[in-house]
Amino acid sequence: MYVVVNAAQSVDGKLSTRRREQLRISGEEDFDRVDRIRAAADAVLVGVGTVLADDPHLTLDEEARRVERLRNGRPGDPARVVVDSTGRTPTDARILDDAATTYLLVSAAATPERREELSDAGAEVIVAGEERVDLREATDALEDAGVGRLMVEGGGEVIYSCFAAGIVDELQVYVGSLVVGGRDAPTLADGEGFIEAFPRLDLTGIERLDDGVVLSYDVGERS
Ligand SMILES: NC(=O)C1=CN([C@@H]2O[C@H](COP(=O)(O)OP(=O)(O)OC[C@H]3O[C@@H](n4cnc5c(N)ncnc54)[C@H](O)[C@@H]3O)[C@@H](O)[C@H]2O)C=CC1
Ligand SMILES: Nc1nc(O)c(N)c(N[C@@H]2O[C@H](COP(=O)(O)O)[C@@H](O)[C@H]2O)n1
Repeated sequence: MYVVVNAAQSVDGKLSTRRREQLRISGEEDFDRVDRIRAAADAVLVGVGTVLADDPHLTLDEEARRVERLRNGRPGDPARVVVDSTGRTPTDARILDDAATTYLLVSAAATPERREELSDAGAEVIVAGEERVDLREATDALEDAGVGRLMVEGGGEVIYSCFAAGIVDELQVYVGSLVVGGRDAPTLADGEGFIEAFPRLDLTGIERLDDGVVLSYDVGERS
């Protein structure tokens, strides 16, 4: 499976405010770029923290759906995926509507009753891991379900875990021209943080979009 992480951050590395409210960092040109990455993916993944904060839909806008998906011979929207150990995704979340398939990656910590409720709400529930979701096992299961290219949209906890699991091939970061600040505001990579063997990146592109810049990287070995 090929995994591309995309996120928008302030110049000080924040994905949103300390209140974890959705923050518009990208401009129109960047949202078009995000749509193109979504369109090229078989599935778009976020953490349950993002679902609870933003209630995202994770579908394509009409233009991207028409141009990109049909061009790739794959009409419709990519599947949606939530990393959600205990199954906290609300059953009325927008991500569980019938616009596209939605996989909920839970761990053994999600009770059978909760798994059934989520399944009744339309989710394809995949169990991987004991406490937290085991991302390697979960992405293997997604690959078995036909996901060859996965886009990870955040948030900071899940992006860190994807790097820690060694499953990221490519990173694209839009750096918007604003400062958010706040020691408790989510950043591009939260979690425990690395203290050795840091993921090393090869800078492959710099592009000015709107009033910000897109930085593109291939992900190398940890060292
Ligand atoms: N600017 C941007 O591009 C984006 C911003 N955001 C923002 O990020 C914030 C949400 O980010 P976070 O709070 O970091 O939540 P998150 O979306 O990264 O979800 C983290 C949660 O997922 C669950 N989880 C289960 N297994 C896990 C594992 N193996 N690794 C990590 N998490 C696991 C845990 O409950 C954990 O608390 C919101 O404020 C949202 O607006 C989110 C996506 C993109
Ligand atoms: N690329 C990007 N730029 C921003 O400024 C953002 N705030 C985000 N947030 C992400 O987009 C999701 C919303 O998706 P829908 O519009 O509901 O499809 C949100 O949940 C974050 O993952 N991204």
